[in-house]
Amino acid sequence: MYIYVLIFLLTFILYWYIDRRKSFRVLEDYGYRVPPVNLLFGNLLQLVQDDLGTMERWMEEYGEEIGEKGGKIMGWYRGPSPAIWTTSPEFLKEVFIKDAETFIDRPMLDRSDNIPHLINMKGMTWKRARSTLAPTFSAAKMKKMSGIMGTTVDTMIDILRSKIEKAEIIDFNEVYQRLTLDTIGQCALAMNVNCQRDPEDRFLKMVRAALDRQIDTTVIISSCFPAVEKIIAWIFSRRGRKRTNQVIIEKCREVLKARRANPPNPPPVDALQLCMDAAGTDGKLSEDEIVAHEFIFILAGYETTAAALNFTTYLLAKHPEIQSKLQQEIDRKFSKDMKVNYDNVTELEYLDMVLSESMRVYPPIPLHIGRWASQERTICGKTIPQGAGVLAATWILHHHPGFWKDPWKFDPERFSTENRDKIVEMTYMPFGDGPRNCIGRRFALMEAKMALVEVFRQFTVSVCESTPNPLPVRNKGLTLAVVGDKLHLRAKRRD
Ligand code: HEM
Repeated sequence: MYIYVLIFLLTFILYWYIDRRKSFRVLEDYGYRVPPVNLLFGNLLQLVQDDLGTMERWMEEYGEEIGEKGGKIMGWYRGPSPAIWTTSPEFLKEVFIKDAETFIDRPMLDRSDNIPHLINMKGMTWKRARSTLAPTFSAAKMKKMSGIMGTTVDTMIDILRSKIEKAEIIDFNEVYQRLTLDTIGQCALAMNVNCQRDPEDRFLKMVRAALDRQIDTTVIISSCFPAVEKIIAWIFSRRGRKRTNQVIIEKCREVLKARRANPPNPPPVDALQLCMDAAGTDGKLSEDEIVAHEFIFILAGYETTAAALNFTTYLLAKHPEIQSKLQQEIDRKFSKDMKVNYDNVTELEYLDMVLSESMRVYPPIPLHIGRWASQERTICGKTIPQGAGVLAATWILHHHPGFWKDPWKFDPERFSTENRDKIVEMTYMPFGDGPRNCIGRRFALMEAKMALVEVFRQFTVSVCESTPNPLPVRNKGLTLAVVGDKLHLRAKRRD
């Protein structure tokens, strides 16, 4: 009996070994240079330890020149799945824009995640949901939502004032995370989150836990052993990240049910109501879909916007001359009691330049912007195998000396009206690109601009003894973060 079990096991291991070795030949067969792989993890383990640094080193060592505009391309394996990183603008344009039909889906980190939201959705299902939801983020809707944002920004300013009165050094990382969760909580869920004032807020803790775990052990195991990903998903369905996600989803469902049971009159202008309106009565969006979209708006919209605010404030603190120029623009536009809103913030040209440049130096999503090849395609003479993920190496792209002169210099002038046209297309993509770019871009820009206007209208921010120099950063889950999750700066009132 034992002998049969042993033979079965050995045959299984042999079969697995041969199959795995075959998977690891795909990219080489298509002519890509790939770092040495580990039989179990492919190249994933090195990346989990330090993805930004590893990506830079690998691109230097294994990247090959491609296209006429500059940029490189290389292969790597996420578990046994082939993936391609590139900094070639022509290549990226073909994948993200020109041939977007072939590259309509994302190469998902967790393929067993079956929550039906925009980031996960595939093919026609995604197209349908995206076109239903797009009007929720139109300029007209943003104007209406800017009232909610004004209130959350006012709360942040009150908190900052009281910290300044106590001569506290301010952790802007904390301040901005609380602001953005409060805002998205109110705009997406009509929830009075109160996490700006309540340090023990449960919702903040839950969302933080969910985001900290987006790339957890289950994602790594499932990526490395796709054959058992469904079993792993089932085993962990009530634990860790899946459990935290489920709690947030249930919270979203409760809010939707309450809104349906007691529809407010007049209906509020928040993303929940807009999704419900968009869903209509003809079932364009099911209840599960509305809930899933609310969930993803919270996860996608909270830490990313906080990161953009964090890094912009840091850069302005480090560059007092740029901060002062921004304050002059704000002072010219805003009289003492004038409120910020969608229209007046969008008119601030220098603010837009500052924020754009800050997201170039510190892109809030530095790595995971990609598409999945539904068919084999040849671009710039290089063939992408069917089933491979193609990712923009955003971190390298944004600091590429061939595309950006003196790339580590914070220079908002790169985005002035005269200079903007000189930027090589597809070398700047903080919000991704093409039909599947960030749907919340307008929302995020409005929120970030409203917050920055109020902060720099009221205060002058500077670095202090506990501000790290240089600023150590890491890719935390999917978002760029300051190592240690603290950004200590000093602020003083301007009046
Ligand atoms: C500064 C803040 C933000 C940054 C830097 C950012 C960045 C991104 C990026 C890079 C993508 C992938 C795009 C692609 O694959 O081409 C994305 C997708 C997405 N973002 Fe954002 N985002 C931000 C804020 C927001 C906000 C506030 C929301 C919601 C209210 C949001 C919701 C989404 C959704 C739903 C997707 C998936 C879109 C789709 O597949 O159709 N994001 N975002």
